[in-house]
Amino acid sequence: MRRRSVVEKIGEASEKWGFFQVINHGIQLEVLERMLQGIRAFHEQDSEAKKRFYTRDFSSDTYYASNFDLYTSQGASWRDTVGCYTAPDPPRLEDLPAVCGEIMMEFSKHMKALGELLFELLSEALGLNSNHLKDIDCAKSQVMFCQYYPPCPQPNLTLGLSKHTDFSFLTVLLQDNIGGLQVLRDQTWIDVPPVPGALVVNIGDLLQLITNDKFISAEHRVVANGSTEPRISAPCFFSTFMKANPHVYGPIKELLSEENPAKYRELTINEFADIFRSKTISTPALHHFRI
Ligand SMILES: O=C(O)CCC(=O)C(=O)O
Ligand SMILES: [Fe+2]
Repeated sequence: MRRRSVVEKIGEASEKWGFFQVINHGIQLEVLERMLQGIRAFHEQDSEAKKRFYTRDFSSDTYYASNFDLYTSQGASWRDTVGCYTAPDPPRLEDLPAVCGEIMMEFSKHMKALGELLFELLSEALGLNSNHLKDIDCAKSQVMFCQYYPPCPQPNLTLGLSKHTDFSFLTVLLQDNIGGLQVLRDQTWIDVPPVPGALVVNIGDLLQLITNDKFISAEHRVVANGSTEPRISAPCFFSTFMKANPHVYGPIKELLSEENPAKYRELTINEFADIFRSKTISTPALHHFRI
């Protein structure tokens, strides 16, 4: 497909859905499969091997925990996460789990390259210079979650992951073939079906904010997994997440006009992280910054 038509397609999807899937990303299927197997191998080890990584401090370089809002939300999501910050300062191999550290590092490099390309295409879709979003550091920071949704005996009583929007500029997600991811559109939950080899991309709150609502950060969730197999996924968030970051962002000036004035005030990523920390995953954050 010519670059111009790719730009048009992802621009349209980012405005309408805030979600799209990428198939021709150039990453070998074998790498994606090794990543899914590595995540499963980590979570299926004895607790003894995993406990070294356990922390509820989500600003630490690596962490292993259940829900970040475990003590504030009404119900726990049915998943565990081992995660790490992978850019701008990649972790050292020895600080990652032995069973999946190498593939986590390899996979995160692919995600970084793909993220940079996506930010170029999204800049073009906004009518900006290709490097605009990269130049304001949207692609600079990356945090990766390696998630395990165990089979659930009563899936109708819980959720794999409660509804939320992502606290990122952009998220690139690898999911296995179990299914369960859904996106909300016009009050209806729509399945995001697993497509072998495809990566799911979704717009996060920060990109909605800087594009002044041109691109939308859609609500999504994961229904609990009633299968006998676990569900594995790996979202890579282009975001500094809970790490301290005084960078200021607001609606991009080039996108504003008399007819389209700024809908959000400028904010630091620290302010955004503070709001995020104080809420449950399902409570929206963007409205705090609306003018
Ligand atoms: O596991 C998935 O498919 C989605 C995960 C997700 O939305 C998240 O961690 O923010
Ligand atoms: Fe998400």
